[in-house]
Amino acid sequence: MTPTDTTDGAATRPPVVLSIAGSDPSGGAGIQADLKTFSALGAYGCAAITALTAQSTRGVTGVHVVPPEFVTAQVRTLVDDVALDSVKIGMLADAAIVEAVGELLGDRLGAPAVLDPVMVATSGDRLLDEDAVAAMRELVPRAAVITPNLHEAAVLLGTEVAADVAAMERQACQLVERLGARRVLLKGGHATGEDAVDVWFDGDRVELLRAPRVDTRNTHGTGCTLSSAVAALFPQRASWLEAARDAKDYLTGALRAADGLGIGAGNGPVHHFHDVWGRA
Ligand SMILES: Nc1ncnc2c1ncn2[C@@H]1O[C@H](COP(=O)(O)OP(=O)(O)OP(=O)(O)O)[C@@H](O)[C@H]1O
Ligand SMILES: Cc1ncc(CO)c(N)n1
Repeated sequence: MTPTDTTDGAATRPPVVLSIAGSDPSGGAGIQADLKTFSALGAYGCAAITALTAQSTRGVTGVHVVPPEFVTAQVRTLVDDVALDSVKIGMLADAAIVEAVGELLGDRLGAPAVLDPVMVATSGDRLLDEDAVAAMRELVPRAAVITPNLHEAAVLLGTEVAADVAAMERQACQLVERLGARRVLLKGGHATGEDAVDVWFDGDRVELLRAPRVDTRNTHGTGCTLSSAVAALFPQRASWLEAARDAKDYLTGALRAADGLGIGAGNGPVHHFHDVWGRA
């Protein structure tokens, strides 16, 4: 599998994709992972930063949040000049930024958004204030796709974490029916089992996206990578489901490519380059 072929890469305008997310200096997650993913998948990446984290593969030691009006200013200045093809939304840090991004989605962006409702890092550190969950529920219907992990889906629904794929399917449906999500890619990375199974529901059909579980602790940035890959691929594919399938394939390759990389002493990062296609 390869990204969309172009006969003359230099002369063809690539899809322009914006990430609205936090910075991870370790390069495994956040804006840094998003931009690497966009480039590897043939998109042109833009980025508006919501928060700086002091973070490594071992965890998060600090968060410095950008004022919400400056998040808005970054995005407005960009979209007044550059036409976007899609948007990925990651760490939003607090309720005021969630609300500011909701307003931007309402009328300013002119492109569909993939919302990764980031709440907690791989290391267990909080990346969204607890009192921002209600605002996040309001943001859900404004995104074209949401990509919660098992914990985020349970928090959004106010229920238990899904214990098996059947429960994931039920929760994906509830996210559409109760919270008004338009499409859901519910990630099963934190489940157990031979395969890493994600559940897709678009209000019409349930599909299981399945890949062999990679035996690794280098899972830092898997969620950021998957949502960014969906945003980068949607303009290059015939449907959201096709973009999601190929994004999962890319992510699995990036996980395999991280094997033996030796970056950091904690949960190491996934690795991005064009060649990870086909490794899944
Ligand atoms: N060990 C693994 N092997 C294969 N795929 C995995 C593995 N761990 C996670 N995934 C996949 O990675 C993607 C991200 O899932 P996950 O549930 O880990 O998201 P997340 O918790 O948001 O990620 P992050 O840890 O970056 O915050 C999903 O497609 C999931 O199936
Ligand atoms: C900045 C940032 N965004 C998202 C995640 C989720 O993994 C993270 N660890 N850091």
